[in-house]
Amino acid sequence: MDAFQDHYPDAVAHCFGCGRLNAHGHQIKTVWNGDETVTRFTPEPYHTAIPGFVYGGLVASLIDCHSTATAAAAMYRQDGRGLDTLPPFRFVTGSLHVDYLKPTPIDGALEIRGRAVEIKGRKVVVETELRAGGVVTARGTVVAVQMPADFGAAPPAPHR
Ligand SMILES: CCCCCCCC/C=C\CCCCCCCC(=O)SCCNC(=O)CCNC(=O)[C@H](O)C(C)(C)COP(=O)(O)OP(=O)(O)OC[C@H]1O[C@@H](n2cnc3c(N)ncnc32)[C@H](O)[C@@H]1OP(=O)(O)O
Repeated sequence: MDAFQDHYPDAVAHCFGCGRLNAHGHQIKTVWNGDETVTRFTPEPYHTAIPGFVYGGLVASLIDCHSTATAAAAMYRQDGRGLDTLPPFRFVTGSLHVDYLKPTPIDGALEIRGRAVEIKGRKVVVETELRAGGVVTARGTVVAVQMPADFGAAPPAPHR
């Protein structure tokens, strides 16, 4: 199944967390699973905080990009539209809140699940949980806001 991020136009596919065109990024892939969205990501040894556990910034980054993708997908679904139809829904992070409930073990795949809990105007609130070995280790709330037309106007050349 195509991931949401596979439908991002090239111009917005350079994000460190989710851009498929960023060779140095996480390149997360998010899909629907019923009313939830799911991303799986396996950390590398260099994603360490203290030995054996994942750096919290990575956890936040995964929650962030999983949630902005969820916001876009939820808007398309609410409108009954496919991901490639116009006008496009493009979301950036207005607010990112993360609660670190337990240390996240680094040795294995992480599962990130999200749900759009509020859609209002240009804003989508997404609640997301991150699990390691089936245990919820972090919980996030993201306010995703549709990109204004002038967002990133005249950007510098993207990283390759
Ligand atoms: C599924 C398929 C999709 C296919 C195609 C899609 C294309 C994909 C597009 C892109 C993907 C790639 C990108 C991923 C991104 C990854 C995550 C990042 O790293 S993003 C970078 C970090 N974030 C910023 O740099 C934002 C900087 N901030 C801003 O530009 C503005 O502050 C912005 C846009 C966030 C809001 O500004 P305003 O003027 O446009 O909007 P106002 O009117 O203030 O707010 C609208 C609503 O949002 C709430 N809101 C705004 N900011 C909030 C905040 N910080 N906390 C809580 N609520 C907030 C407001 O209260 C308001 O809600 P009320 O209508 O009143 O209910």
